[in-house]
Amino acid sequence: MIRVSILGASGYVGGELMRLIAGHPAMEVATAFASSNAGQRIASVHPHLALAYPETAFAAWNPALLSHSDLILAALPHGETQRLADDLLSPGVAFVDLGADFRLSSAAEFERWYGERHARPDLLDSFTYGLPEFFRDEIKRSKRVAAPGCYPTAASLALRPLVEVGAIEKQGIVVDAASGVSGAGRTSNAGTHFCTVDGSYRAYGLLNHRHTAEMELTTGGTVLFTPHLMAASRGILATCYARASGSDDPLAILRDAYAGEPFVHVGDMPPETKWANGSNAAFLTARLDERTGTLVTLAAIDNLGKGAAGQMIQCANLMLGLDEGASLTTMGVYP
Ligand SMILES: NC(=O)C1=CN([C@@H]2O[C@H](COP(=O)(O)OP(=O)(O)OC[C@H]3O[C@@H](n4cnc5c(N)ncnc54)[C@H](OP(=O)(O)O)[C@@H]3O)[C@@H](O)[C@H]2O)C=CC1
Ligand SMILES: CC(=O)N[C@@H](CCC(=O)OP(=O)(O)O)C(=O)O
Repeated sequence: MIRVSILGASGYVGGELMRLIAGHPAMEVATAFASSNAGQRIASVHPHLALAYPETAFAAWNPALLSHSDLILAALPHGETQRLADDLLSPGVAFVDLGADFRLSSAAEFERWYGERHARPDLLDSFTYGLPEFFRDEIKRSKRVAAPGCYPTAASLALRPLVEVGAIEKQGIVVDAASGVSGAGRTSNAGTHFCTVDGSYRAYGLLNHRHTAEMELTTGGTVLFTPHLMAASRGILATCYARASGSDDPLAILRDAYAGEPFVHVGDMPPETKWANGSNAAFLTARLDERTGTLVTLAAIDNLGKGAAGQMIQCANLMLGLDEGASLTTMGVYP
């Protein structure tokens, strides 16, 4: 069995990682690290995992415990993996990071969007961007993967094939995306309080949300991104608009691009977030509006699935030469 250490195991992504690993035929949890929850029983923080982890407790950070690992998965707040890099990046041990620390191509880009200096620019080049649909071969060859989070995954899946064939103009792409509240993590604040979110719908991060950088990276263009918070626990729906370059049928382009992809479904119907909940699936559609010369392309994913833990496991499966879909499902829990 592949022994997996998880950093940030007490968070929402950490819980989803532990759920997926409990059902994985070739992986088991070696150490589940937490911060304020260190010492607590896993089942007390993640009661839905009580049958899978009845006795184990979260460990406090101790790099010596990593010596029991074949794979390290980090789901920590941004900035933490840079700080811990020397302990986390031992040669020979596969490492998948979900924070943004190693996703961008340069320290300058990181500083621009995250407003802080990058502590380990020397390591940026050693990471592969963990979106298997576009970088599968590189991920297979890599020991270090920086997996994209929820908004960039949804937008990139919807847009990149259309950019690649020249069906849309790269400049001035618009992405409107809505996220379930779990996208903000487990620690609640006034902005994610039930009374704030319930029955409401709001935009945030106007003009400067940090995920813009990754959308520009994967499309090679300029992107105006506006995230929204929807009153649901899970899910991301990205609705993306771009000027059409010609009269190509975007649905045919997406179908062609994702033919054979195990986790991407391209269909006629406008996708709903609920279709993807609990799964690693992405549901896409697209239209050309000849009247306005605009192409609209949509993707729905589970922010904790294909947008986080599912993506990390898919990458780890590839890195370790396992079945890419091991422990992952293509079917959402519905309704
Ligand atoms: N939620 C989502 O949908 C997505 C999240 N992400 C990214 O994944 C990461 C984790 O997100 P999420 O699970 O939602 O966050 P949570 O807030 O739910 O969990 C954060 C985790 O990190 C631990 N932690 C907090 N501070 C520290 C620290 N200083 N050192 C070590 N551990 C620490 C927490 O431990 P404890 O609780 O014990 O204090 C907890 O286990 C973030 O970078 C987030 O941006 C990416 C894609 C989607
Ligand atoms: C609803 C909500 O607050 N979502 C978070 C996105 C979380 C995430 O995916 O973060 P990374 O991909 O950067 O790790 C946000 O907008 O910041």
